[in-house]
Amino acid sequence: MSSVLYSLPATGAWREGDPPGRRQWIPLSSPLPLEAGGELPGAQLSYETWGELNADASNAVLVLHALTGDAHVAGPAEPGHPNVGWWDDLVGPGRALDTDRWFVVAPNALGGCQGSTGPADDHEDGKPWGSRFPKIMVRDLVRAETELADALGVRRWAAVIGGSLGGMRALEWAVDQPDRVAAALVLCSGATASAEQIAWSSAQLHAIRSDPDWLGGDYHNLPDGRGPHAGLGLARRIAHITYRSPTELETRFAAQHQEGEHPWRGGRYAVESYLDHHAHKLTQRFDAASYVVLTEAMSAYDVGRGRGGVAAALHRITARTLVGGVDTDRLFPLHEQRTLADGIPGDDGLRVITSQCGHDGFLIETDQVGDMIRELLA
Ligand SMILES: CC(=O)SCCNC(=O)CCNC(=O)[C@H](O)C(C)(C)COP(=O)(O)OP(=O)(O)OC[C@H]1O[C@@H](n2cnc3c(N)ncnc32)[C@H](O)[C@@H]1OP(=O)(O)O
Ligand SMILES: N[C@@H](CCO)C(=O)O
Repeated sequence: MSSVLYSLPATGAWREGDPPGRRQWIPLSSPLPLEAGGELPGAQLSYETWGELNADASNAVLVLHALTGDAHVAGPAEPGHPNVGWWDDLVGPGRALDTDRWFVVAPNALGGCQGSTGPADDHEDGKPWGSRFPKIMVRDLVRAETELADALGVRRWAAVIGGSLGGMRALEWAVDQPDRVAAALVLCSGATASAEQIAWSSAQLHAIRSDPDWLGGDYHNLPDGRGPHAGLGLARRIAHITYRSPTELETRFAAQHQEGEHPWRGGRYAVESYLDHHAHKLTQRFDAASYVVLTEAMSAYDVGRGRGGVAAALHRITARTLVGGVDTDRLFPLHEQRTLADGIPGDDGLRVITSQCGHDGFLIETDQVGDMIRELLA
């Protein structure tokens, strides 16, 4: 098989009427003012929690997901959650985020597609936001999460933890609201988006927008499960290469042919088949317009914007902060975490994850991430 078939539905977004799973919701301020100008009316944030908030609300830990993650950090696959939690090994009794002690909170990012308001959701006129969804920035995601903290009665997080897009949000929390963050773990992120990251993202955005079913972002009500699946799949292929290391790809796949196929006769290399698989899986669980909105937010990220630059921004941090990077991350290379750790007041917080898995190492090397979390919360 040399082609990949995409199946229904037109968007991988969670929709009203789908099983809620463990999700809960809060309404956000309406309208929610946005950093880039404009506002978002009628929005809500979905989230999940584990453990119990203690009497003085001092045991709450905020966990923030990466680009295509969601609030389902832990727990089984079930109706409403097609996958097991993305850090399932780390959350639960006796685990690094020990739920006998900590109250763990995980929101789905604003603009996402798993319960928080995003382009696939209906606007006040009953039609999907689509292309009308406003430009949102990482700081807007954190503004929404601040409302979640207020709603839950959490004045100060015992820790804020996240990787990649989640790391940008953890950093923003620590810089913007130092009095509300006791400790932070920033994984596989940087102080600003790099040219390399923007370039890879740009190619992905072109892939999505070149799909004839993108329709300027207004595809959500197309019939027969149509949608920009091919474009989103191509974006995921590009992204997934950047999420892994050349050594890992070589070790796992080299130039092997996919079993039963021959590249000279219309078949695929094994690594092509692997990318096809990840592309297909993403189209089943993610909305292309959310992918665009959140990717653009990452490309616009600059912790120093409006704060006198990166150095001045990092100096605001009072939280005990660890900065984790993966030694083979080619998308957010280790020197970016070195810069962050050097700029954050306090002892050297750089911690290195050893892994062949590149940027995705923070999702895969859960033993090493667990050690960092234990150190942070000790
Ligand atoms: C686990 C989830 O998907 S959670 C859902 C929420 N998602 C997120 O939070 C996003 C973060 N998660 C991710 O990006 C990814 O899922 C990761 C990083 C965790 C995956 O990393 P890994 O565990 O190393 O998986 P890996 O990249 O090796 O891929 C394994 C898959 O490739 C498939 N595969 C491997 N080789 C091939 C091949 N030659 N051809 C086709 N498929 C292949 C495997 O069968 C496996 O399929 P499955 O995941 O459907 O069981
Ligand atoms: N593979 C992860 C990492 C992105 O930084 C994701 O899809 O969210």
